[in-house]
Amino acid sequence: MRRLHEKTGEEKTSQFMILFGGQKLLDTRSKDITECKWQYIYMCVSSPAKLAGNDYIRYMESSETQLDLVQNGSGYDIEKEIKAFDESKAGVKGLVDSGIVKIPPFFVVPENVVSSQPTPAHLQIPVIDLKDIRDDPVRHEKVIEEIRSALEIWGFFQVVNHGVSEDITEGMIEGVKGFHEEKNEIKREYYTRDVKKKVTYTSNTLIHKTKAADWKDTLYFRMAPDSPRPEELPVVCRETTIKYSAYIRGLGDTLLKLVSEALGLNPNYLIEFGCARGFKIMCHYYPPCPEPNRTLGSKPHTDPDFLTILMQDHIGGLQVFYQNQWINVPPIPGAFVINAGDLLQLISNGKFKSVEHRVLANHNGPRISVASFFAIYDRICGPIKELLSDENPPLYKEVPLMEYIAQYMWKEQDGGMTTLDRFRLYAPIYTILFLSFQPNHEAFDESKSGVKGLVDARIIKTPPFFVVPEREVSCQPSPAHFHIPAIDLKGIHEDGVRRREIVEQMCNASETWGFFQVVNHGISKNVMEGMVEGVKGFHEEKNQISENRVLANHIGPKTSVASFFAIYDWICAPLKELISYENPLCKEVPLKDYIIQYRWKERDGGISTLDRFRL
Ligand SMILES: O=C(O)CCC(=O)C(=O)O
Ligand SMILES: [Fe+2]
Repeated sequence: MRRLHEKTGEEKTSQFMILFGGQKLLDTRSKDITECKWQYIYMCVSSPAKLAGNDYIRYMESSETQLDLVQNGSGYDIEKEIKAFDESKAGVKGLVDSGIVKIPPFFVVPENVVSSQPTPAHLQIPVIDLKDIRDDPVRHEKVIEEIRSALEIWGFFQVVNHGVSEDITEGMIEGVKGFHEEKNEIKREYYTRDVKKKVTYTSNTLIHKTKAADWKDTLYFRMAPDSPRPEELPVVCRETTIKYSAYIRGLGDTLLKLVSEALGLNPNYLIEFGCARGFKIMCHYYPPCPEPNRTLGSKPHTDPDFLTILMQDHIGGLQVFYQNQWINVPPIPGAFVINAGDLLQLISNGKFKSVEHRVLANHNGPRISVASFFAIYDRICGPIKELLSDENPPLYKEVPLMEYIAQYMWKEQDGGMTTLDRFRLYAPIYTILFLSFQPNHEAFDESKSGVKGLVDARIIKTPPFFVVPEREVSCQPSPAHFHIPAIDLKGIHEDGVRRREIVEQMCNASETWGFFQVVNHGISKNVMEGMVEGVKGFHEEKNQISENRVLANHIGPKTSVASFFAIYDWICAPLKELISYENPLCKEVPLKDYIIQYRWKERDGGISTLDRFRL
């Protein structure tokens, strides 16, 4: 790849580095960038020596990336634009107030990201009613069961009758709106990216590192440990925030007790563990967006905490990733949305799920939401010992939470891997396949342990080189009236009429389907089952793979035995007896050529190997 830098005219060197947690993992001088699509790649646009600060731009897989814009020579200077945006200290709201009708390129996400597919009506995160749980032991038990099931399946639920009055919640929404709609002179006092500050107002904390900025501004409070002095909070929302914070900490305690019990632990377990020691509030303001299909309010993420209590206004847009699709979380007046964060997934050993969620941008708005996070990062923690057993071995390492949060902050979640995934205990092959520079067939090959080896390594995601385009795995049930023919071979050796009948059936099946099944073929069930057992035994003893199209399945393993009849040491063509005017000739095919093509060329574009030998 040789290109000239549009500003300096220097040759752009195609050198790029891959950094993990600030550590250089790879510095290549030869690979084309298209080869390295799915990992984090920091690429030096002009010269590698400048690989620092704002002189580098992240290259990510997408249709229109920041880098593309620079390289296409469009004259668009992304760094300058971001700098100007940042210096305005007026956030996304400032852009909207200025009357823009197109969103700036650094907010644009790839086209396929914002899907407008309606979410299936029957899929809804559970709504749990907390009424009477203190006084009524039966209700209490029921709620614990509901929470357990919600966190295992969805990682999300909503709560109603939680004891926080509408005065408090609506007051908080008004206060947050009030702040974001203050004059710029007042807001800009709080505008900073300094993560050590207890009270900040900012838009897109990591704007220089993300591939696309979020269409939102955020007012942030770190309330515990060591809360800010009241006078540090903006006047317009000071009182409401202090009140709201006290109520949410109370609700947090209640929920952490219920979650402890849902894990089968004593009610105080998670509070004594320290889950509620750290408490933060993020007050988001999503301004109306002129092009909501080209950006997101919040990009997909999991939360870096134990538990999140979210209040959203009536606009909607929050979506949860469930069964490979984005499911809307409809606003319910007065309800809170509760979700497990990565730290709960970690300490529950994966029992409770920290699920990806995102927020759509919207023509309507502003949308206001207030997310309260319970988390601490000043200790090392792993799966809770009481939850582990021989059947439930630890899935995660002991994680220094500081290291976790540093990775969470500085690396965008991508490649199908969350920050927490990086702390899983995997067999080495998994680490090679996912964390290495590119999908690594060689590593897979060298493992000599096949697909089964991956499953035994407890993979939770399919390595990229197994992934086929979505449309290829159709989930359409095959119509019940379509069956490949089953042919009964009983009597084939005895009776001339019966034999002709069978041949007729085979002819029909071969013409119409190319496939048929046979029964009563004379091979006993014992022999067949013995073979299946033997094959299963082999695959489960050591390692190996086979082919044809077989759907992958949650249930398994599936064993099958295919026997082939073939020779390749002669030249062959259609039988002369079958050739007629209507059924003309194919080429003479040297079967050696055929089999070489069959082995080395992937069938493609709907053309099979044999098609290539047609006249
Ligand atoms: O605004 C929302 O609904 C979600 C916000 C969120 O996910 C977060 O702050 O982590
Ligand atoms: Fe979140």
